[in-house]
Amino acid sequence: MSIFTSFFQWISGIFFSKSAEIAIVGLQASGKTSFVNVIGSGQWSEDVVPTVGFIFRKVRKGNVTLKIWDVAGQPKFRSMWERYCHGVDAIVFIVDSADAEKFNTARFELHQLLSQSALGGVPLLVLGNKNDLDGHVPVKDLIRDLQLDKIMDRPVSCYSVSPFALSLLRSLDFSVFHEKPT
Ligand SMILES: Nc1nc2c(ncn2[C@@H]2O[C@H](COP(=O)(O)OP(=O)(O)OP(=O)(O)O)[C@@H](O)[C@H]2O)c(=O)[nH]1
Ligand SMILES: [Mg+2]
Repeated sequence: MSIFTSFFQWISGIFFSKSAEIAIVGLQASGKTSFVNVIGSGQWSEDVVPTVGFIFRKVRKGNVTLKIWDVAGQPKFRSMWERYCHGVDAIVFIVDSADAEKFNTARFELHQLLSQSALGGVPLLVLGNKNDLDGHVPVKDLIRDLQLDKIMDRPVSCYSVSPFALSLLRSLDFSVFHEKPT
């Protein structure tokens, strides 16, 4: 099964509704805009530029409509993440799974965001991106390095993905972490 299917199953499975609003956050160059481009149009583009502020997109697949806030990841924009995560049905945190040197910063920013009381209980989807690159780490290592197992106040899922590979319609490895807090 590809992430293309599983991602939308994840969304529709959680909400049992025909539309959902999500915010996509994560460090700069983790691949947020590339991911949104591919799930929106199926097209991979090398010409993606760093996002300034945010990009709003609506994507329809089957009977599910997604409203997507693609928020910039450079340090100067990270204080905006909370604002765009307010009131969404799910937070999607994208991490470059081939760039382990940034995991500490990613973990810090993720847990900082989730500590905001206004975001309590909002479901979290973590995508370990760029799994087409040699040296990318598998989901179980991401769970450990981002301390996802310490998050108890919301549903958490973690998948390994690549919008680049997805655009080539390759089948992708994915794993579900846990669907419900324990
Ligand atoms: N190999 C590979 N490269 C990717 C993948 N996804 C994104 N990239 C590359 O990663 C770089 C950053 O991608 P963006 O989509 O701009 O990243 P972003 O997270 O939106 O960055 P900001 O907007 O600055 O926060 C680009 O050069 C992409 O081509 C992937 O799955 N595999
Ligand atoms: Mg971007």
